[in-house]
Amino acid sequence: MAYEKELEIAMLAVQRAALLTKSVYTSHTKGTLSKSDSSPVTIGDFGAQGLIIASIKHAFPSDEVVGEEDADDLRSDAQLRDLVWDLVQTAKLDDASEEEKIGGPISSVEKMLDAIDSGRSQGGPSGRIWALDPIDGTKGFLRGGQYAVCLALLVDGVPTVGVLGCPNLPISDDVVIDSSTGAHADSGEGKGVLFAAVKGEGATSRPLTSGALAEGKKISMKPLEDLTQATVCEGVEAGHSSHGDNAAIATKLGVTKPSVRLDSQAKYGSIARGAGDLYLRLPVSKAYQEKIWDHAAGVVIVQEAGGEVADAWGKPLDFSIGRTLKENKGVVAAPKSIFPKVIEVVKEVLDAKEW
Ligand SMILES: Nc1ncnc2c1ncn2[C@@H]1O[C@H](COP(=O)(O)OS(=O)(=O)O)[C@@H](OP(=O)(O)O)[C@H]1O
Ligand SMILES: [Mg+2]
Ligand SMILES: [Mg+2]
Ligand SMILES: [Mg+2]
Repeated sequence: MAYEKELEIAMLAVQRAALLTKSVYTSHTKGTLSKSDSSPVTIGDFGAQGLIIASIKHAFPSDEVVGEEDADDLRSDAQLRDLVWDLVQTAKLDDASEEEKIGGPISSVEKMLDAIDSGRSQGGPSGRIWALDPIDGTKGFLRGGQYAVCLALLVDGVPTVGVLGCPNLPISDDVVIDSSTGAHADSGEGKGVLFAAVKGEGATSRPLTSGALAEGKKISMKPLEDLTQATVCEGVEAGHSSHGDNAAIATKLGVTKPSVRLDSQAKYGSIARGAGDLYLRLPVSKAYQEKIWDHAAGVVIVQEAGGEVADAWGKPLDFSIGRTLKENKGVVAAPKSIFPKVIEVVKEVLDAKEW
């Protein structure tokens, strides 16, 4: 299989970082700060970024990383830095040989800060660049809702390996989501799922563990013949996508069920395994540029599960021009068979819109 080592390292790295995030969720201190764009960041985001970049640099020293966070706040706040350092030292896979594959523990605070700061790549069209979102859906994480640890390898600007760790999604791929509440039925199998895909090799899901990787199962999008029965997934935050436009599109498509609101790239994972059908992320403003780390992993997973992803105008997402998708506006994901119909309707709604 192509990119076998990259996939294994990415899955182990995400699994270890997911352990760290779970320990933050159950602890008293989340160390939440407000960033310059007034979005939240926690000690979990910093710690998970440090651990994942250390894993990548151990296995693939010359690869670059575009990571959401940097260590500036930790370098200027010793108390915050120590909280992150405590977390990073305790998050370990319980299988020693797997822990070894991702480099074992980080050996000093300085190395941790340097690892976090190694996510400053500007991205670009050539070579191997990882896109990392250590906690996607930080607002969901703080609410106890959905969030995802997201890692993708871009090869010459194309998402090629994608891994999503979703600690709060049910393990079962057959789980039913209640559209009106967004709640997942309890399948009895528990929570925590790891989605993964390699371009050209299909997509899988498996239980998120604290040690060796569980066995993966192939996943695919639900065959959807009747759009009236479709389930639309969208974000929770009205500031991140236009709920009004999403609803207008669903109505025009004849969708009858209420949409399901989930934070993070859990939306991509959910539609990839047939627990939903469409993902709509209509822009709220003309100015916002989507970040590559918010989409790269989810895109390859949906594509490999039989779906198509583009922006709201039907234009392919261009991951090759830097840290943002500046040539795109919004995101739409759907099964291939109905994708053209969905884009046609999205364009009608956008054309009628006054900004
Ligand atoms: N204005 C605007 N428009 C679109 N997207 C934005 C915007 N502002 C922030 N962000 C990014 O949204 C990321 C979270 O996306 P979600 O899908 O989880 O949003 S939602 O909370 O479910 O609505 C979130 O990722 P994290 O910061 O990793 O949580 C941000 O990168
Ligand atoms: Mg953020
Ligand atoms: Mg994000
Ligand atoms: Mg994030």
